[in-house]
Amino acid sequence: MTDVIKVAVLGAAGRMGTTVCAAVEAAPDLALVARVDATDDVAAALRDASADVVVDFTVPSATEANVHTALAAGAHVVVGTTGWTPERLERLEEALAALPGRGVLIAPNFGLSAVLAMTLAAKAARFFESAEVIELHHPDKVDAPSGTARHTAAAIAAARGAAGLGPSPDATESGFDARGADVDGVRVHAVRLRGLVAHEEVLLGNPGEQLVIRQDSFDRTSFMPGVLLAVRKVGGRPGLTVGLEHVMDLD
Ligand SMILES: NC(=O)c1ccc[n+]([C@@H]2O[C@H](COP(=O)([O-])OP(=O)(O)OC[C@H]3O[C@@H](n4cnc5c(N)ncnc54)[C@H](O)[C@@H]3O)[C@@H](O)[C@H]2O)c1
Ligand SMILES: O=C(O)C1=N[C@H](C(=O)O)CCC1
Repeated sequence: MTDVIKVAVLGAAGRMGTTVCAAVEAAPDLALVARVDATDDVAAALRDASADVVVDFTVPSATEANVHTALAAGAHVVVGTTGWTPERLERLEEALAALPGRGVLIAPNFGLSAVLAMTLAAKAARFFESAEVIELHHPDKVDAPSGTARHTAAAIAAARGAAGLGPSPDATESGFDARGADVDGVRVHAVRLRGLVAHEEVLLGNPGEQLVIRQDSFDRTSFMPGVLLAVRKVGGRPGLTVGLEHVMDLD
């Protein structure tokens, strides 16, 4: 990688893509070499751009193909798009095994407050009988529950499992629809409300006490320090990294 990191952005016309392009242009050590969106030929655009790092903020249905296209073009990849199922991650790890030195960093949330909230929730989870997650987003979001909430609930479930905790107590006999989605045994509730950007609350309960961990992204600029950190770090992390916490010295 040269001194200045050449960056191409996929989904450049979207809410996040627009903000990422502006952040890259404002960073002295980065150069924006391509803005690519749905009507472009992604493979041709990336071949022409010769980017060091490709950043993907597109849609869950397009992101997997985009990442493989970016790898074929010779770049490292930073991904913020949601929709990365275990099967998609497995296929990506297989592809990366054949590309030594190449890195992909996927983060469900680049907001520092969100990463810290997830990390704290996972640390606290083993001390509480009950755990539920509420995520709140703008109503233009196409997927639910959010990638962040899935990641949070999975981390809570893993911590509870490691501590030998069973399921959270729940006497519900009817109206299961009102109890939210089940992510690895943790209930996740999704709110969609005009005026919101991205917010999450983790509720942890014991007899006579509650811990609430809440984070709020009021503006998409909140994701930019995390995105730029990932762009700067991904070239030094061969293979697949899932979660920004791994480049924040939190693990
Ligand atoms: N990781 C994070 O911190 C974070 C933060 C915000 C949003 N997100 C996620 O990022 C994704 C994008 O969110 P958004 O609010 O910017 O959405 P958006 O709908 O505003 O933007 C998506 C853009 O991708 C473009 N696009 C669609 N298919 C494409 C393709 N094949 N190639 C190139 N571009 C394509 C669309 O035309 C659009 O401009 C979502 O999955 C969202 O959940 C993640
Ligand atoms: O606006 C969105 O869409 C967001 N998506 C991510 C998610 O699903 O967790 C991160 C927060 C914003």
